[in-house]
Order: sequence, then structure tokens, then C-alpha cells
Amino acid sequence: MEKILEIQGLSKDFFLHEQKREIKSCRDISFALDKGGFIGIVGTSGAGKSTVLRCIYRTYLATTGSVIYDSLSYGKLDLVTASERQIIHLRKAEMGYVSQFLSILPRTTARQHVINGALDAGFSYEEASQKAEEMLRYFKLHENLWDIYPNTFSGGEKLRLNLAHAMVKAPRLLLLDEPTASLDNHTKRLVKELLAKLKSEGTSMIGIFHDLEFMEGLCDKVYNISQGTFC
Ligand SMILES: Nc1ncnc2c1ncn2[C@@H]1O[C@H](COP(=O)(O)OP(=O)(O)OP(=O)(O)O)[C@@H](O)[C@H]1O
Repeated sequence: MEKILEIQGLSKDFFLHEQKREIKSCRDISFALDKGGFIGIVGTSGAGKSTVLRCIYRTYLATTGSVIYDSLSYGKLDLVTASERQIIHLRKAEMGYVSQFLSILPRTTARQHVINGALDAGFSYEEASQKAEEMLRYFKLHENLWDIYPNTFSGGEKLRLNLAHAMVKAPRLLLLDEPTASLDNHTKRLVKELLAKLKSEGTSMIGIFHDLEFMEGLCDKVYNISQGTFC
């Protein structure tokens, strides 16, 4: 099976200058993701799960190791050493990242944020507007919220907006950091259905989930991470 992502010996250390102390977050992580595959990561709080995803998305720069991504735009490249320009392009055109935390330009409404995601993926403005509305409706974000700035949204509303933004462009590689945290059961099912649809359309995914039941039938493989390493 062709791989979209090959991770070798990935480690991330943080140095806390004030305390002159080092935290080893994840250590010597190696795994590969098949094209169109779905890997689940589970583990206790603080084990290093989010750090692995952030090193792939390059929010964190790995201390050691490589993250070889088979991109459409540049062929195979190491996301650890890729240029800022390449990373920005890949985030726009090929990669999606969902977490509970909102990362949005100031003075951008919820609707515009999702439209921007679709525009990044190459849709015309008209198509992007239509797709954005479909996604916002799908994730049951109340219409009253579409044209306001989302910094005051609740945790669940922010998460649903992040899901709409990431999924509207059907990315090649989707990274999910607890995409169902603080969602009710009905919305969790909607998320699962859309993830299954994206998978059937070829999106490759890595997801962190606390809710093991949620992952049933969705993941091809599940890795357990404990104290920074796979076990
Ligand atoms: N920016 C940072 N600076 C310093 N330490 C960090 C930073 N980010 C993560 N850590 C530390 O790395 C370790 C792993 O954190 P990480 O967020 O990856 O855990 P997690 O498994 O995702 O936890 P949770 O399930 O609670 O979200 C923790 O001890 C955390 O305090």
C-alpha cells in the first residue's frame, strides 16, 4: 500500500527557560499512514498525542526525526525541514487540522472563515459561499452566529466551526485533535458520518480520540501512546 506519510524517530523536547528544565514530550515515534487510511491515537492526558499532530502540521518543530509527506504540490518532502512558504501552501491546499482551539484571522466572521477554507482549496467565490453554508448548516451552527466574529463562541461552537472550515475543502490529509470533545451525541454522529464520507473519497486521516466507541469502524489502526512513546 502506498504511504502518504512516513514518520521516523520523531521526538519533541521543550526547554522551560525560567525553570531551566527540559520536558520530553514525545519520543522516538515511528509510524506510516497509508493513502486513504485512518490511524487513531489514544493515550492518557499529557502522554504526547497532540504534540505528535502538531509536529506533523508544523505548529511545533520536531527536535529529531522526519515526517515525510507525499504531497501533490512538491512530491515527497520532509515537513520538519520544509520551508515556511511550502508549509503555508500545504496548509492551504492539502492539509487540514481540527482542534477545539480557534485559529482565525481577526475581524473574520464565522461564515467568511469557512468560505476562506473553500477558496484556499480552489473553489470560485460563488461555489465557496454555497459550500460554506452547507457545512455550517451540516454542523448545526445556528444561523444567528454565521455573520459574527467567533471569538465569543462556546467550545462546542468553535469546534464545529473548525470542523466546517477543515472539511469544506476535503483535504488530502486531515489531522484531528479530539474532534468530538464537548459535542452532543447527535453532532458526534454527524462528525463520524462526514469523516467516513471523506475517507471513502480518499482523504487520509490521523485522529486523537478519547471516546474509543466513536472510533469503532472508522480507524484502520489504533496506536496507544504512553509517556511520549508508542506502546
Ligand atoms: N508548548 C509547550 N511547552 C512546554 N511543554 C509542552 C508544550 N506543549 C506540550 N507540552 C508538554 O508535553 C507533554 C505532552 O503534551 P500533549 O499536549 O502532547 O499531551 P496530550 O497527550 O495531547 O494530552 P491531552 O490528552 O491532555 O490533550 C505534556 O507534559 C505537556 O505539558
